[in-house]
Amino acid sequence: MEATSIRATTTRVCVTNSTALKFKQNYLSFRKSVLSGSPMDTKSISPNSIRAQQSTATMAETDYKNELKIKEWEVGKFQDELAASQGIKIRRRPPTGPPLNYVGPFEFRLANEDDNTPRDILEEILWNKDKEVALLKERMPLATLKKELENAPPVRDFLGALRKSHLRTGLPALIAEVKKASPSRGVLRKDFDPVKIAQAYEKGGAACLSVLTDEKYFQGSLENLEKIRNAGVQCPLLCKEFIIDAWQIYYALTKGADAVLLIAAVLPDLDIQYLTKICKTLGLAALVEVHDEKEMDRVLGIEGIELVGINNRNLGTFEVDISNTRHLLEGERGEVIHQKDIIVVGESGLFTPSDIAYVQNAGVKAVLVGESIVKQDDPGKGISGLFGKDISP
Ligand SMILES: O=C(O)c1ccccc1NCC(=O)[C@H](O)[C@H](O)COP(=O)(O)O
Repeated sequence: MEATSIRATTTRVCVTNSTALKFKQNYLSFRKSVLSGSPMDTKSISPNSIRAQQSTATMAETDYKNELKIKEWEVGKFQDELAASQGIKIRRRPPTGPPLNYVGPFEFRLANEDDNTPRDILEEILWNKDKEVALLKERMPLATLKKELENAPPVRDFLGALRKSHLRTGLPALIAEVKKASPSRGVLRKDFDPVKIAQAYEKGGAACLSVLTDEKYFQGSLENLEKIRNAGVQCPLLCKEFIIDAWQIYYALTKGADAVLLIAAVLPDLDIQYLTKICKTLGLAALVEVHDEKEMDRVLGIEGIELVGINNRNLGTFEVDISNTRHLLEGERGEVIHQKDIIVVGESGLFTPSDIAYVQNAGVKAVLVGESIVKQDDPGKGISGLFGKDISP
């Protein structure tokens, strides 16, 4: 039987999980009987013995809460270690010291835990996202959210739209990004009207749209995505978000998303696998984004991946280099991608027809473009400028 070691404020207590469970069940039924005043025969119990039972119950509850806190902290630590073992440098949340009087497997590894500032912008974004999602989940638990799914608009075929556009134009299909601002470039467009921009993109020949939904760093919102969907835009919509929890996928679906972004620099393999499965069950496409060889190799090792984005931007340093796309598609990796019939999207830093030709020659069937088109007076015409010709349907 698995043993759980916990240290209460002063005494060290060693209990088995089943003992802890029984403890909790006894306490809960005792509390219920005290609160309802009925099923237990309280008349035959003296006031002193009731007080004694109540204080035992309070101690049991405190122990139980301590135990949960420790378990939660240990799970977080295990997750960090697993992520680090896969080369993920980003920590999901700021490191915290262990709960009071912690004794356990991590205690001999706690020396460097005072590093409490994010290492780069991506880590900062994630730490904020973690808090934001926790709050949202508190306000709308998953069970409630799942009920909302009944009213969600039908999911459109994101991958199908990319294939169709690529066949129609012979050029990489365009995922045009509705992006007001970014940490690397600041505000890109002051007169930002998400619906007008989306409509202009659709008219200009975009196959799909990417809508940035992060508020703090990109001045986006899921309401923007919802508005675009409700305005009757037919292009399938990618919810461009920092997804760290399945809850966000359900939420995006209720707002009208057809696809979500999963970032390999942030998510360990198991999370990518799990979140991709959820997407499949819901009919959503998952764009799994990589930036380097290690991330690409991890993602190619995961079953069922259909859409991979190569980001030419390093999300930690903001450095952009479009040769990254070619580099990651060379040799064996390119062959695996071909065998698996994965659609590759070239992302970031694409401004000119020669940039598009360059990534197309490298092997992409789609491109994700923000800055170069969103900044144009008419973002639809920006698309013709980007491709060097009119690609409208
Ligand atoms: O764009 C940023 O500054 C940024 C910073 C940190 C995380 C993500 C970031 N951008 C997301 C993207 O990758 C781009 O929005 C997308 O690929 C379009 O890029 P671009 O065409 O260069 O606007």
